[in-house]
Amino acid sequence: MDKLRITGGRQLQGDVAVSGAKNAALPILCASLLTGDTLSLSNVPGLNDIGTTLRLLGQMGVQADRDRQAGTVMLNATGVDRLEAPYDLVKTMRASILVLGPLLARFGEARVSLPGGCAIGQRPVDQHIKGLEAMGAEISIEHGYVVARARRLKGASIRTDMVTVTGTENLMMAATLAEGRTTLENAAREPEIGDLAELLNRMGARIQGHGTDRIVIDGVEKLHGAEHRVIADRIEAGTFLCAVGATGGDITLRNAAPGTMGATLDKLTEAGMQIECGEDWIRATMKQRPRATGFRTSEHPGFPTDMQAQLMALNTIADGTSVIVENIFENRFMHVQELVRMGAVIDIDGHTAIVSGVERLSGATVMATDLRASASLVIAGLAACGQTTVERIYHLDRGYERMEEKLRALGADIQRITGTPQ
Ligand SMILES: CC(=O)N[C@H]1[C@@H](OP(=O)(O)OP(=O)(O)OC[C@H]2O[C@@H](n3ccc(=O)[nH]c3=O)[C@H](O)[C@@H]2O)O[C@H](CO)[C@@H](O)[C@@H]1O
Ligand SMILES: C=C(OP(=O)(O)O)C(=O)O
Repeated sequence: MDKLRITGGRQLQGDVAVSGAKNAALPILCASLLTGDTLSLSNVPGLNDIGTTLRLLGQMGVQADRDRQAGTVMLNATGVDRLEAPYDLVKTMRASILVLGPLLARFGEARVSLPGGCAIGQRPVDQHIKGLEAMGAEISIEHGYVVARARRLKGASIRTDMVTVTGTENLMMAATLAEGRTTLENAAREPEIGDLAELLNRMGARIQGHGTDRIVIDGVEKLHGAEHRVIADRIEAGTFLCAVGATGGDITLRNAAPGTMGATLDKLTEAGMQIECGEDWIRATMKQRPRATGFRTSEHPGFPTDMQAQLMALNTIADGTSVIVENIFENRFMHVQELVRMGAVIDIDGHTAIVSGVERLSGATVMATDLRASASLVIAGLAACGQTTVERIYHLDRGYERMEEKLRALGADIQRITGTPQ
């Protein structure tokens, strides 16, 4: 398995391009199942999760033509002949559940493996099921699979018990081909949902209210092909900002979407970063030791749970004590014990972490346990004195495109050590 070897202590300087958003691209690829026409996508990030999704769609019969270098993918779902997402793919990527709504809406049938628990929490999909049942689907759980059938889905008024991002996306996609009007109350407002809704509307769907907590979808008989550019990854961008916050320096992010990053930019400003933004760029200058900056994760537009570990890494070397509350996932502090191995001082009480900033971390061998935990360890390694080895970086490759190359271009001393494949 690959590892990253980092020698800390170098400031970051220069320009870096932000990739397309993983969490927008994944539902958008699944939306190809809604039509027999071609979808033509650009700014698709070069990530392992994209490869997994294309394999998943491919084994259903979707034709995909990907140019990884150019970041383009053409998809055509005319020849779909297998309405199933098997466990061996779903277990590596929970977002596979996003094929459920589109398959059911277009083909009246779907068999999708239940994802199971993962490092950050249980992550059930009961709200996806509840919403589809409200639209008239008959759903049973058989041998670890969600088995769903519906002649034609019917519009319904659905209020999810909690705000769920992929739940909102699955139901929104299903509703585009349902008979009549669907109203999603308590809908998620993440920018990736807006991006998906824009693509669907370009395909002929009639969706309004995306970006608010009430989305209204008037079902249509058929969707058609479209072209779409995936929005910039606000989490990748935020990760680079935390990195420069920890090392000091001056970087400019290109192809970014600062308009989607309000809570992250506010917190980094509070930490002492000078931030300037244009429509699609962010310049970040850090000239001081970070100030401790507490926060609570919440649904958009609140502070994103996907940035919690990275901002915690910054707080480990901040001046002062910060209180960090994780409100979305019950087990998203797996990075804490690894940060502590590097000299961080962190106490956990339930879903609260109290971080007492230290002057300096010291490099160590650490283990990545999930995607954003991995990113936090890279940030810690960049700021630490001496050498850090981050093991099990397959998590990182799920969600960051060429992270070490991008950081090296900013002056970091970071190398990938290629291991034997598992
Ligand atoms: C591919 C993708 O976009 N992943 C993102 C998505 O994950 P994902 O869509 O899986 O996360 P959700 O928004 O659904 O989860 C929010 C909370 O609701 C709970 N829940 C959710 C659905 C359900 O049916 N029942 C239930 O109890 C979850 O366990 C969690 O505690 O949003 C998360 C929260 O911003 C992000 O961390 C992930 O990066
Ligand atoms: C948790 C994440 O992703 P996923 O939902 O794909 O596991 C993430 O992007 O941080």
